[in-house]
Amino acid sequence: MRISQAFKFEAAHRLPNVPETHRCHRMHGHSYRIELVLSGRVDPRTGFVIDFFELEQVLGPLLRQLDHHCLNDIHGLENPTVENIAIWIWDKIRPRLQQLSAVKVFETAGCWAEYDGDEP
Ligand SMILES: Nc1nc2c(c(=O)[nH]1)N=C([C@H](O)[C@H](O)COP(=O)(O)OP(=O)(O)OP(=O)(O)O)CN2
Ligand SMILES: [Zn+2]
Repeated sequence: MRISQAFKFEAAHRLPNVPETHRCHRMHGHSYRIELVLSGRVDPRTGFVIDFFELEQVLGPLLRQLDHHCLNDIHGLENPTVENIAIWIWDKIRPRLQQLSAVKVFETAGCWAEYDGDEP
């Protein structure tokens, strides 16, 4: 069984490694959406793979770190592409969420990265 929970945050960023002519080189903002995907067996007593409230507790501190901040100022997010944000979130929460199977980060409705721990 796979379950997902979505979260939102607002943040500013710029991409330091694209050419100066690239519009994302300049500071701008996005309404980001995060989706956490969890895989596991349904507990026969609770009926849950994992309680959504538990996910909120695990992700909450990270959301507070991200929301209404400049992502470039956050340690590990100096180049805040959706790919790097997804890896950053995965690395921070996977040790506490063994059932985590993917982290999706949407920058816009049509652009997102999905990370499942497949890179070193
Ligand atoms: N592979 C990636 N490519 C790009 C990323 C990224 O994280 N990974 N990021 C960007 C920029 O952040 C850029 O701001 C994205 O802009 P855009 O998709 O155009 O979205 P906007 O909302 O800013 O523009 P609209 O035209 O209003 O949709 C670029 N590439
Ligand atoms: Zn951007």
